[in-house]
Amino acid sequence: MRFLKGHGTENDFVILPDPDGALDLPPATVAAICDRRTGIGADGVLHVMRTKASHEVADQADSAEWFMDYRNADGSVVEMCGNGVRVFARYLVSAGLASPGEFAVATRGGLKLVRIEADGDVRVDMGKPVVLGESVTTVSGHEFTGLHIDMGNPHLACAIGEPVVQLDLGHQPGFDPGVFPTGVNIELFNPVGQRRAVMRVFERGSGETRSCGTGAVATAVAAAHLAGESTGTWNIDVPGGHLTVTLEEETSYLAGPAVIIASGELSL
Ligand SMILES: N[C@@H](CCC[C@H](N)C(=O)O)C(=O)O
Repeated sequence: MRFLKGHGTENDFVILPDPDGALDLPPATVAAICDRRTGIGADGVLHVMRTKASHEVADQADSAEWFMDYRNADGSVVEMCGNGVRVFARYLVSAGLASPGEFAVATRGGLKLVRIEADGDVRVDMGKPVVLGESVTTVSGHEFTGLHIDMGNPHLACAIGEPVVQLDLGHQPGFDPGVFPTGVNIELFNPVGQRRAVMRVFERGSGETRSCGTGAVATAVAAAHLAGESTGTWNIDVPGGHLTVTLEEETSYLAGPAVIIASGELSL
């Protein structure tokens, strides 16, 4: 099976081109591919299918030729991945499957408009974040309160007093399963300076990752909320680099680098 490897601010993905949706991808297979010792190693899999080859997103087939079937490293099936869709767009354009310029990608979280920018970054219209209230996480015995934000997938974004670099994110942080019955992506951030935040994330289904696009937007929303703002451009520093989030009244945009670094043959 042909595969490619790519990343967006070190949130890394194995890309599996499968236009007709012929591949069987049970969770154990995805987990084996993502294993960093015995597999290729990745935070998740971008399964590239023609939208019309999938029953799941049939309603998007008239608007988007390609469907990003995203899987977490543990094999779980996911609605949306912000960095993933940017790497997905980079792959489609570099493979000649989409023209540079703006085009739509189908996801379980709805249609996403992507664009390769003049500076080479990939930007995606992430839609309107939905703030659903407050909730609490526990990390190493410390409780942090944050905002529950729906980005198509669930997030809890918490501003914290101690430097995020000092946190131990080697274990699953605690969360309220009554609020997050399917799990949650947990962002911990320090607001630093004017519309800037330093963020770390513990992703549902993948553990700590070096970046998370949906999480960066959730962090920008929570940081803006703290600052008494609802619009503006936020710089989000993650362990793997730097993302830019623009909040508008009716939508949000995520921009940053997205690269393909390797390709090869994978035997399952
Ligand atoms: N890294 C992604 C988010 C991937 C999905 C997430 N782990 C979930 O389960 O919702 C991003 O860049 O948004």
